[in-house]
Amino acid sequence: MLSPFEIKLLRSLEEGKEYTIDAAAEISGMKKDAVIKAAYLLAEKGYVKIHERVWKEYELTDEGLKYLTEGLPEEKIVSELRDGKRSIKELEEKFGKKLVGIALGNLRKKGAIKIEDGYVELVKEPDFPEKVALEKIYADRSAKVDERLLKELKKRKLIKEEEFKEIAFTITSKPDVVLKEKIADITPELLLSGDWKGKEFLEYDVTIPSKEIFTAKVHPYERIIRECRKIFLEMGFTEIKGHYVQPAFWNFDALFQPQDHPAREMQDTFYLDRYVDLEGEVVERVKLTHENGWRTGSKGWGGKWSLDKARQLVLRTHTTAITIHYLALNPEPPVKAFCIDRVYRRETIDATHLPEFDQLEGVVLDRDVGFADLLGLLREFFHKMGFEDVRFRPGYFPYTEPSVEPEVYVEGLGWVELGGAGIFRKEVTEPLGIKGKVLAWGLGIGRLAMLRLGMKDLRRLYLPELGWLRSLPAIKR
Ligand SMILES: N[C@@H](Cc1ccccc1)C(=O)O
Repeated sequence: MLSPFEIKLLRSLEEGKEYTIDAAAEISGMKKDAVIKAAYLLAEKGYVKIHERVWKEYELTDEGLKYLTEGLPEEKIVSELRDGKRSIKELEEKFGKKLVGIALGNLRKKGAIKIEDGYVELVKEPDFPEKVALEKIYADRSAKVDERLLKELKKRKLIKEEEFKEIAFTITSKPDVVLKEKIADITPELLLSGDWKGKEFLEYDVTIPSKEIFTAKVHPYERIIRECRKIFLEMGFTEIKGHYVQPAFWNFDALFQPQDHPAREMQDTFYLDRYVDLEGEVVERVKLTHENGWRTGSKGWGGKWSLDKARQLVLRTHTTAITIHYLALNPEPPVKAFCIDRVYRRETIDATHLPEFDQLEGVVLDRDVGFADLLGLLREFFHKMGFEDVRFRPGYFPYTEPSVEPEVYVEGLGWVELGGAGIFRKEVTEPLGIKGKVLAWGLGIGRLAMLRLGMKDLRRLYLPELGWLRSLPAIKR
């Protein structure tokens, strides 16, 4: 396998020619680092031969430079001696002890002088190849200079040596992939220019394992909630919302739930230590309906209705508190409204019970609707949600008559109850001034989701189980 860099280098350069790294970088348009790396990788694979060229360059030291301009110490002494012999003392006084020492040593080696009784005499005109070498080096750092002279100049510290290394390489052969240029990336340029014509395309190796990518996605439970919402919106319903905290009045009393009903007990409902003011005609009518039926024709529950109990705030135990309040504010038919939201009950947590869960509530207010419409509507909704078999069992709620509990059939589980439904009693509608019949239902949406997702534990809907969430497709249906 050749990397794209190796292929690029092989394609840019000719076989059999030597290239320096700089030259190769220039020709291929690659960075020098990339060229070096590619060249060495190719060398390992036998397509490239690397040559390391090593050479030395020289430079004059300060002392070398000084001698070049002023002359070598031995030159100075020789020109002095041409006028006759001199005593060492005399020379030292004129030129300094150090210079004389250097000069006499060198001249003696060349056999140019004779020293006798403290006197120096020139016996032969010497050559100064050292001086010629210094001139050459000064002109050209890598000039060709005799080895012996170089050694001498280095010893005298007149020149400095520097070693250089250069990497060059030759392509010895090109592999097939390079010769038959295959197109790896289809670019707009390639398509526009038509350069792809007659070329081969690099095959994709689909067997190479790729990194798993986890995309962001909507939680499956939220997805089901959105699905329910869509179904009701499509059927012409309006979505409504309300507060989590409600006066017991809207959660229970307006729904003709007797004040001593077990569901109103402390162990079933979360009560707040707060009360709201309640007054007005509607409150008065609800009170009378509970006590004696008011003008509804009902006998009511009897006993005394407590305003204080109705004033206490609760965490809503069902979303029916929201639909009933909405109808009280919108009592003229037709009304079609639904609410998907959180409700609270004091439950011991287990696989099918949570103290907070979600309900899908809905009402239809119209003059000419009845029980069959309610069952048809729910059946339609369940069908749209993918539940083929739907049935209704008789049920009981203080606010509906008749009342049913819708059930769907699930393979392996049998008939599963999904909430309650019915037609609001006149004890509910009349005190609130609602005109017409009200079809109402409240479904446990978490149960619905559990069935759809094939889960056995309601709690899992609310847990951040990454493994499970990642295993789900990003888009469904
Ligand atoms: N509120 C009921 C469901 C229901 C709603 C409307 C009519 C009848 C029943 C519950 O929470 O179980």
